[in-house]
Amino acid sequence: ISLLGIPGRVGERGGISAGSPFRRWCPVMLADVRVSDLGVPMMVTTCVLGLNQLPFAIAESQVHLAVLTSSSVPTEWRPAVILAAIDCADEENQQVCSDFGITGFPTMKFFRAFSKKPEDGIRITNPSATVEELRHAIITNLEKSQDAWPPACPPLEPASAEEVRTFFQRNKDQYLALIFEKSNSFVGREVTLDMLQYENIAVRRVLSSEEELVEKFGVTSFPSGYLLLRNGSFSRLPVHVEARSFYTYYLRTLTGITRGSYKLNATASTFNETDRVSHPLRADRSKLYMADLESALHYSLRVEAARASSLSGAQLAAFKCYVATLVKYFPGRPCVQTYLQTLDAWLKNWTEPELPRTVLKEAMKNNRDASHPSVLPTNVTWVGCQGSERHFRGYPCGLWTIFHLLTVQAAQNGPDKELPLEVLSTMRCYVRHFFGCQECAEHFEAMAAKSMDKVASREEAILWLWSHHNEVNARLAGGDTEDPKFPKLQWPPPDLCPQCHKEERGVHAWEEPAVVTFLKAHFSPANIYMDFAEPDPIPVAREGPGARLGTEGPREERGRGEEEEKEPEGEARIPGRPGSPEPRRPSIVRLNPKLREGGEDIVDLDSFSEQHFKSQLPPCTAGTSPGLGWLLVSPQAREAEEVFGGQEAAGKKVGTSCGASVQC
Ligand SMILES: Cc1cc2nc3c(=O)[nH]c(=O)nc-3n(C[C@H](O)[C@H](O)[C@H](O)COP(=O)(O)OP(=O)(O)OC[C@H]3O[C@@H](n4cnc5c(N)ncnc54)[C@H](O)[C@@H]3O)c2cc1C
Repeated sequence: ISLLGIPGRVGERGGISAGSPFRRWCPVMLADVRVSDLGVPMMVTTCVLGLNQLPFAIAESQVHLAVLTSSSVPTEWRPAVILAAIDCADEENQQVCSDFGITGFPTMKFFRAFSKKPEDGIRITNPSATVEELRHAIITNLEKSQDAWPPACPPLEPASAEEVRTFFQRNKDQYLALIFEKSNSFVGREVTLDMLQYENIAVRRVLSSEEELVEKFGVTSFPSGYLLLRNGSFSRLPVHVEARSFYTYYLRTLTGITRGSYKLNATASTFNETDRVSHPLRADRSKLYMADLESALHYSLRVEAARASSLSGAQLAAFKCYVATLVKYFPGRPCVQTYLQTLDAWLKNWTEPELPRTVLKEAMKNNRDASHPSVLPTNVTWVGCQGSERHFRGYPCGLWTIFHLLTVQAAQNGPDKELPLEVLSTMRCYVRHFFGCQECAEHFEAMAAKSMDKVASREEAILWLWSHHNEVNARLAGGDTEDPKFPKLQWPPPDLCPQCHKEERGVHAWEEPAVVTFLKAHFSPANIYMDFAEPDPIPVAREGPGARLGTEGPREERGRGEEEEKEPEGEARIPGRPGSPEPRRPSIVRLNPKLREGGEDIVDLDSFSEQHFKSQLPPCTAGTSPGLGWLLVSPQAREAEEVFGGQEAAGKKVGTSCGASVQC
């Protein structure tokens, strides 16, 4: 158990100096929790962060009153070690901080398992310690719990030859990973703790002085990792770098390894067999699939964005910008491009302040009979975004993919410094106004408000979205929306892009130039595959720009003749039901338990946007004009706003198109 005293003054936010390692310690959404919420302070337990969380900075605004709680932080070493952070500058925490003898900041105290009193806390580091030193200090102190070894803590002492020989007789695990290392190395112990929540595998460290094992495995360098199987075979861990994050990543992705009973927020599965995906489609993680992109486009345009009875003001502007941006950068096949262009032209002609849903839906229908067919397939098939169960992945995965693709295409197709925020602002507005998950939208808005306007080039926009998506991944890792078959990892993982990773002083770091190169290749039209996509209405169109896209067979049989774009009714429109033309429920939506009990499967998405979401969020940007909803975030736009003043500026000068000085 560790307790952090975090510096700061009452009423202030932040207080952790820029260089402090604590900034890197608690990287993910820190909940505002009062000491009273913690119950008995001695029971405060939370964990050291693990691999996935490094190296995100704490949001300044989230430091104030920060406590890591079980529900807010994915923690990798739990339940062996749990970490709590308390803002001792807050008056509310005065008593507990005084009880714990916190007089200076930052203070880190370690409480061994079974500690009983505040005085049992051991001060373990100095303020200038690095993240790595903090981790090592925790391990060192854990190991001192000799008499009363915490039951939840895995063995950390070096393995002997005898233990390794009899391991599979004594344990049910499928794998045993051995990290051979020098006695002063922490890699083996860190990997052991990193893998604590994973089932079917045990990790032990073996010292270089353990001659019998060193000889048996032919170990010549330290550290190095070996994997033993129940059948007695073994192999060296094939990692790019002999380092903690590489070992951990490799082990977590082994067949049969799943995050187990320590999964955070674990809720008993309420999904039955029918929730399981019956015909999993084979997808390659290194590819993009047009079926995912078109499914997400269909859902976002025709279902999510068209949910309100009418669009007006900022919402209508956001929708127009979304479509205009898709026209510019979405590398669709010809019939989809035509569809988007037609819709965009139609929207540009719509000058009424209000756009009724019925009218919009009509305008969004396909036209297969036109000389240039205008078709966006109406069915939903997830390939790369398919989850292991129906409530996992799907649409949110598709939406991320679309926007990554758009940032990359915008960078490839326009001058780097021009309109750097074009795509990101479009996404921000889309998410704010339409994304069904209110909690997600709020989190995304908080990230955007903090740093999006610092993006100065189209290439930086690519990186901004990538790094913030990873921040979301870190926050959600181990949570109940994570598909166990697709654990949330920092992306791209080492096997997709070995050059993207490095370790600096024991801490994982990104090689950003390599990441940009990777993202440009991954999110390129050449990497989009047509597997399971609906065949083109005019097959010859395959020879157009998307020709490289075509690979395998047709999209799943849907038993559908002509387009059916009417709102499905009754049973047929329940999302997620087999045969439903609507997509299954996005995994991020928490169902109202009452609906669930009654067998009702309808998403409570509808209520989100209309009732809570829009009213709670701030206007689209600092420069948004009420009722117009255009964003004025570019310097030119800010200037315009100054010159013309607020609403007038937006209306007269800049509130008419997405690609010029106005960001949406
Ligand atoms: C804007 C937004 C905010 C969200 N906020 C929340 C939230 O607050 N709470 C919540 O429960 N869910 C949230 N979600 C949903 C969540 O992020 C996932 O989309 C969902 O859980 C499905 O996860 P997935 O495993 O399919 O991978 P996703 O995270 O959806 O990623 C999709 C694909 O993108 C690629 N990818 C992964 N990481 C990156 C990266 N860093 N850069 C580029 N490509 C990457 C991978 O190929 C991956 O398969 C949000 C989604 C969006 C679009």
